[in-house]
Formats: sequence, C-alpha cells, structure tokens
Amino acid sequence: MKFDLVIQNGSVVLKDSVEKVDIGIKNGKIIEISQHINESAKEYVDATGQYVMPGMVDAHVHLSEPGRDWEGFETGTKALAAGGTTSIVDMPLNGLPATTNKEALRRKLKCAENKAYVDYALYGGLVPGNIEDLEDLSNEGVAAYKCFMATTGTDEVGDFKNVDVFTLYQGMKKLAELGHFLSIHAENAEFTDQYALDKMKQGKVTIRDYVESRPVIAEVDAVSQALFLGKETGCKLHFVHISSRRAVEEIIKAREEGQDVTLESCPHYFTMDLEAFEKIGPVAKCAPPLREKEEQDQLWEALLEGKIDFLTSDHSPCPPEMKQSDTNNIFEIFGGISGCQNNVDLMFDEAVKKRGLSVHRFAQLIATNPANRFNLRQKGSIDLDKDADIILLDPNQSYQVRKEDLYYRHPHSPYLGRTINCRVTKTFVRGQLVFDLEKGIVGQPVGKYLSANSLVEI
Ligand SMILES: NC(=O)NC(NC(N)=O)C(=O)[O-]
Ligand SMILES: [Zn+2]
Ligand SMILES: [Zn+2]
Repeated sequence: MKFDLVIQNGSVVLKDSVEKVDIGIKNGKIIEISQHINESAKEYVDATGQYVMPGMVDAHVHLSEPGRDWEGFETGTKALAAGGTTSIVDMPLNGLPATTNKEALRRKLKCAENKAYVDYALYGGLVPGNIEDLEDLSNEGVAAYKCFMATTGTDEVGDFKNVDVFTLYQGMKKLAELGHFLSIHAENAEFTDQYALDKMKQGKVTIRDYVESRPVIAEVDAVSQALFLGKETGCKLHFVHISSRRAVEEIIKAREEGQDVTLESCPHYFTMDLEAFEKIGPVAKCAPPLREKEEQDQLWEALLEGKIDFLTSDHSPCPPEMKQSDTNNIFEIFGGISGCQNNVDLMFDEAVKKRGLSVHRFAQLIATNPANRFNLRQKGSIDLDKDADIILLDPNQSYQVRKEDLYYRHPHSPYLGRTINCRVTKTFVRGQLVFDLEKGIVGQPVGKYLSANSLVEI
C-alpha cells in the first residue's frame, strides 16, 4: 500500500496559502500533497469542513518532572495533544532538580520515556554557578537555554535560581561560543521584589497590587539590559512571554539593528486583562502579570502587525492548594497558568475569527516560526518530507471549557466556563492519531525526544 494514511477534503494550511488538497502519509512523513490522491491507503480521514494545519510547536511548557507532582509528561502531553500541540520544548524549571546539568537532564529524560504523547525537546538552564555545565547540556542535545532575570517563585533545594548580571554576561559569552541561543524571562528582580515587599508592608495584597508590583518598566528594563549584553557578547537571544508593547518595540528595534533576537507571547495576555484577572482570581496569576485593557489592545496590534514571532502556552501548573491563600494575599500564590489544552482553539477564535488574522499566518505563529527558531527542521509545517504532525480544526464548532475535559494533573484553568468558537478535533503525531474529539486520547504515548544532536537534515 502506498500510504498509511490519507487526509482528504480538508482546507490544508500550507506555507503561504490554504488549499483544498489531500495529504498522503507513510512511515510518519508527509510524502504527497496533491489535488486528489487515488492510490490506496490503510486509512482515510475525511476533513470536510475543517482546517488541516501543522500541530502547535509549544516552546514553553513546564512539565515539572522529576520531583514534583504539579504536572507530568503523561498528563501534560495528553492535555497538549488534546489541545492541538504535537511538539514541545520543556522548561528547565519546576522539576526537582532543575535541568541545569547533565545528570538532571538525564533524570528528566528517564521520566519522559514511554510517557509522552507529543514529541519533546528540552531546555537547559543558565543559573549562577553552572557555566561549566552548559557545554555538557549542549552535548546532551538541549534545544536552547533559559534564564530568569526575575526571581522564580520556587525556592527548594535543587530549584532554579535567577541570574545576577555577571552570570548573565558570562553565560552569554559561553553560549555565543557554543552557538546556542539564550531565552530570557525578562523582568528586573530588583523592581519586582522591592515593589512586592513595599506592598506587603502596607498590607496591600490585592490582585491589582500584584499587577502594580510588576510594571511594564520592569519588563522593558530587563529587556534593554539583556539586549545590551547580547550585543556585547554576540549571543543570540529569545524573550519569553513578552507582555507589553514597549518591550516588543525594544526587541524589534534591536533586530532591525542586526541582533539575532526573537520573542514569544502567550494566549493569556491576549485573552484576559486585569479586570478579568480580578474576576477569575488566583488561577489567572502569572508573571509578567495580565495587564490593563489598553496594554492588551496594544499587544494585539503588535501581533496583528507581525511583530510577535510566535505563541507559547507557558503552561505552568501547580496543585490547587497553591492557588489558594487563607489570608487572601495574592503575593503568596504561585504564579503560573494552566492553559495549554485550549490555546490553539482560543487563539484561532480570537485572532483568526474575531480579528481577521489569516489562517496561514496563524499556523506560522503556532508552528512554523517556533520550529524554525528551535531548529526542529522536521516540524512546523505541512510540506513534503516533514513529520506528519497534523491537526484538524473545525472552525464552526463551539464548546465550553469544562473541568471534566481537562487532562492536566490538576484540572484547573482560568478558562473554565469560557465559550470558544472552534475546536481541534484530531491530532496526529508523526502520522499516528493521538487525540480524537469523540474518543479522547487514543493509542500509545508515541512522543520522542527531539535531541538537537540527532536532528534529521531535510
Ligand atoms: N516558576 C514558573 O513556572 N514560572 C513561570 N510562571 C509564570 N509565568 O507565571 C514562568 O515562566 O515565569
Ligand atoms: Zn517566565
Ligand atoms: Zn514559564
């Protein structure tokens, strides 16, 4: 038989256009894209009325294994697959130990073995004291490195520490040498920590106080400092979860001046503002925080103008107790949003259906651009010889986010009760069905480690 699977009659989102074509898949790869495929296949999927898109490449996920029961490769990747994600890059923090040396990385890989439903690459961390470990991590195949300029909110033995300026500078020098890029959580810790202390001293502990304690200038200041050091050292940079227009503009300016720098933002900054945060409560707490409507409007403009390179979930889950405080003090609550299961749907609804972003631009934002940045050459688009990482999305199906549908280890989400006007109905990872709306998660955990050292040339 020529094909294992043929996906027929869908509107297929190709690199620059959307076309009514069939896709032929064999051994997990896309081997034919044409008007009508007539040769035989083991299986046919009818995608009439649906978009057929590359699965999301979610480059910012905290799976918190080993050492913490906040999420896991199994539950987390089930949620990701159900939401239309087919590959991820796992963050080096929230697991214990954090992924800051090769032993920790190997422990993480052990946890992932035969558990993941989507393919996974790993971040290594840059923290004070681990410059000597960066090369080892590269040899283990990390996709990139991550550091925090803000404090991380977790402080147990083995937890991730934020960088001081000296470490940041030395780390960048080393990564420039290794040819890797550094991703940065850019909020200046001196602003955010001091603001938080001042607020708490005055007993000001509401959601609005928390948002005020992490102002846009804390983000812009950290971005500027990192850009300066990146320029000095020649280190390539990426900024995670950018939440303000001014930070976007700083980064774009540096790129125009020749720096190799990219940025991501996350669905929550586009779909919830401070008012929503106040209504929803602590499950919507994250850092940088959700912002005022005016800031959100400007971030939308930046996205529609093509100034945001890609979207990530920053899925950063925790147990429900950590989203509660007896004293109603928002500063005591863990910062991190569980959202990855609804991200593709939410953003397709908000960006494509409500704001007119083209479908192929949407596919670039969720798949092609992150795959390119992380050098996942076999991922990120529907094209010949690429992995058949494909989702079907029905643009005319509405649903309400319900707790019982969430696959997370701890099924809470700021989106509970929200109606979304489109839905991922099937997810294929390398040609294998892993999620079907009617049946839920199906088959085996087929996810594989995407080591930067064993990527196929195509
Ligand atoms: N410890 C965390 O998971 N932090 C994360 N938390 C957020 N974004 O609220 C992050 O990416 O900064
Ligand atoms: Zn962060
Ligand atoms: Zn994060």
